[in-house]
Amino acid sequence: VVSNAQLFDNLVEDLFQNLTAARDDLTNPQMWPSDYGEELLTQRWPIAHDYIVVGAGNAGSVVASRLSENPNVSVLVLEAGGDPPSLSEVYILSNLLQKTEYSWNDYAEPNPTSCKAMKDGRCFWLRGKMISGTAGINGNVFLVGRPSDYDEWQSQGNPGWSWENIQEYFVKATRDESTESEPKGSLVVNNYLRPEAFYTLRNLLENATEEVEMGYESKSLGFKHDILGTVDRGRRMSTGKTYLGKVARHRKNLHVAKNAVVRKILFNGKQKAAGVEVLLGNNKILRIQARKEIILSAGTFNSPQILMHSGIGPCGNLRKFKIPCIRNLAVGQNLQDHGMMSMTYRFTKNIPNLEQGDSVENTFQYLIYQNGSLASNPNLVGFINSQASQNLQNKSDVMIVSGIDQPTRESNVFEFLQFREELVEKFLELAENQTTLQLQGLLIKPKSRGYIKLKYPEFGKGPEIHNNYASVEEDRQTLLRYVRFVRSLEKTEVFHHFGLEYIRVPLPECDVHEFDSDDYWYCYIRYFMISAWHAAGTCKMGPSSDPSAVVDSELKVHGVKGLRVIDASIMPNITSGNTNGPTIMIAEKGAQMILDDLARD
Ligand SMILES: Cc1cc2nc3c(=O)[nH]c(=O)nc-3n(C[C@H](O)[C@H](O)[C@H](O)COP(=O)(O)OP(=O)(O)OC[C@H]3O[C@@H](n4cnc5c(N)ncnc54)[C@H](O)[C@@H]3O)c2cc1C
Repeated sequence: VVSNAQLFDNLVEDLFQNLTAARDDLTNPQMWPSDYGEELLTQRWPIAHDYIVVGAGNAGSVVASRLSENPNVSVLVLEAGGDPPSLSEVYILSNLLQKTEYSWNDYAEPNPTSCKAMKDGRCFWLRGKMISGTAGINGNVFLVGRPSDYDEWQSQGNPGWSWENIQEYFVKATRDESTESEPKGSLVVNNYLRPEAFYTLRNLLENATEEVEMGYESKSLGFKHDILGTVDRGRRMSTGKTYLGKVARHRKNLHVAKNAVVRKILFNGKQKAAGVEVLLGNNKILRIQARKEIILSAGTFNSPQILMHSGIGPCGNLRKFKIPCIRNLAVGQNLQDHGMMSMTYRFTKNIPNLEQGDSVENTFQYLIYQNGSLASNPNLVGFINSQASQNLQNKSDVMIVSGIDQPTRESNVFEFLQFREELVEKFLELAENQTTLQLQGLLIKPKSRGYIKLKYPEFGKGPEIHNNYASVEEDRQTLLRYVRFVRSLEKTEVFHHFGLEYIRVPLPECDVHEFDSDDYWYCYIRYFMISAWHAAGTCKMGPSSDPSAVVDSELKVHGVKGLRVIDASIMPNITSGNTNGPTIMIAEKGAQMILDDLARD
């Protein structure tokens, strides 16, 4: 007979077990591939696989999953990181992974036109270092871009990349063709769960923009649009999970080595990429052969670095490090990012309710029901055309990511974005413990271009990065129009209703200009235009006649055999919106081209 006291103890025990099981499920190793690293170490030279994929990030996970659908080829994936931690799953908290073992963290050179508000005036570049790559740390926003983005790619000498051609790969990505015995990779996209404050924010911005008669862009753009995310009930759905993890333990021909840092590509003479040199577990260097091809999917900063360390890049820069130059290509040039610029307000009246329960309640909701504030995305994405107040389809030039927040010393947007300490202090003081509204403006089609080059002779310490945001006058003018748009909202009834006051942090260099003059804002742009972390373009796709091209339209590196780059770095021009979705499309198309070549052989 169970006494009442025991009954209660049993209930508590049950609860405890359920919570523990739900927590363990967040980091369940079965979601990820097993580690092939140990086994690689026991193998004798020559170790060989048909395809070597460098990087199990957003693109690499798709490529490896698709290639290994063919049981007749062997695929080896080499990933510098390990499995994602549970923090990566709770995507709303994953920004806490910056500057940990799960991220690559690089700082750009100080730049006269941007990032002056950052520590040491250096733009900060964050990427994921784990299975899933940056898709394990990003905001999960899923956007496709505009048809004209891809038509532009095609018109630059890249047949097969027009909108008409590439759409099928977005469609293919979303088709789950798994059977019970044979899982297949696919993209998982859903609506975000939204907290109460999101609806306040949406109404606020919709009404304010209507008051100033700012046109919305069609139904896929504009503040009325509720974007999709690579999420499922508050859990992250990265390609590392839904393409690679899902299939890896079912396929004998697919192996993934973790904590495996590829340092360079090895060539057979000057013509054929024959293998890679990899540092395994920090102390073992292995050489692994690729019988068919090597696919670089190490991302916009690391793919070009690996190429340069292997002798493919601007010969002048390589010679400086005594690296024999195999091919003189514009590797590392054409660095692009939307960049973003914050403007922050504080609510002084009718302050939105951000009450979200305490952390115990939130954690319980998240673990047991997969809802609540830890499962919800409070940010709103909108697009405007800063040049016109008309409803101009596909003509927006600024993307606005907005959020309502209660800044604290421990957690505030200035700190997260790594602004200088004195600015963080001033921001907190001026916010006066009030709820704030942040409006981050991103340039949809930035004209400025940066570059990276080698800084050290060996892979691992990071490249020399030059962001060059807002170095082109056209970008500065668009940013100024964005500022004017935001300032125009201050006159609306909606902004008055909430008593929204602009938080103006002191900037001695800018404060010599009259506040709100063009000169003041141009100076402000130099301080607050910072990375949006949508890096693209450093291994540009283009014909061999284009001196700035690194890969051809089949993503093969010009002038050598057996080597492709498949990741965000191949974009000739950045797409109009976040880059994760377009990178998945690139990976789907790239994998198909490899399989088509194989079928022809
Ligand atoms: C904080 C943040 C938020 C973002 N939010 C969004 C968003 O909401 N929506 C969106 O669309 N985009 C977003 N992005 C951008 C988007 O995530 C990237 O464009 C996309 O992930 C790029 O994919 P990739 O395959 O090119 O590179 P990655 O996903 O970075 O993959 C590269 C992989 O290669 C591995 N690697 C690197 N070097 C080596 C080596 N030498 N040897 C072995 N492995 C190596 C890395 O560890 C990594 O796993 C965000 C980015 C950041 C940083």
